[in-house]
Amino acid sequence: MEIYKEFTFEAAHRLPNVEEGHKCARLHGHSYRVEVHVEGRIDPHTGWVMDFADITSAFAPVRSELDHHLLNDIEGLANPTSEHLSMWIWQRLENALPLAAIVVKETPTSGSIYRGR
Ligand SMILES: Nc1nc2c(c(=O)[nH]1)N=C([C@H](O)[C@H](O)COP(=O)(O)OP(=O)(O)OP(=O)(O)O)CN2
Ligand SMILES: [Zn+2]
Repeated sequence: MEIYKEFTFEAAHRLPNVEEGHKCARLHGHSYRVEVHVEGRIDPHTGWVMDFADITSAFAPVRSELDHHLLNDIEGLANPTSEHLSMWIWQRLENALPLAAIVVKETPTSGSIYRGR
C-alpha cells in the first residue's frame, strides 16, 4: 500500500544551464507542491501504513531548508530543476521514511516524479 502527504513551500530559483534568452535563466519564483509517498503494509490494529503526522514531522526540517529561500544557494541545488529537487528531497528523507516516490510540482502543469532511480 502506498500513502502520501502533500506539502507546499514558496521559493525562488533560476536555471543556470539553459540556453541564452530562456525565460528560466531569469530569477523567478514558484509555489512549489511536494508529495511525499511512502509504502508499507497496513498495520492490522491501527489500520494504517503510517500516521500521516509522521510524514509531516520527517518533512518539516526539509521544508524549512527550502521555504522562502533561493534554491540556487542551497548545497546540492546549484542547478535547481524540478528533477534535481525531487532527487534532493529523496536523499534528505530516504533514511527517515520508507519512500516510494517524491513528486515535485513547480507549476500546476509541470513537475517531476522520482522513485529512487
Ligand atoms: N524538464 C524541466 N523543464 C523545465 C524546468 C524543469 O525544472 N525541468 N523548469 C522550468 C522553469 O523552472 C519554469 O518555471 C517552469 O516551466 P513551465 O512549465 O514552462 O512554466 P510555465 O508556467 O511558464 O508554462 P506554461 O507554458 O505557461 O504552461 C522550465 N522547464
Ligand atoms: Zn522555474
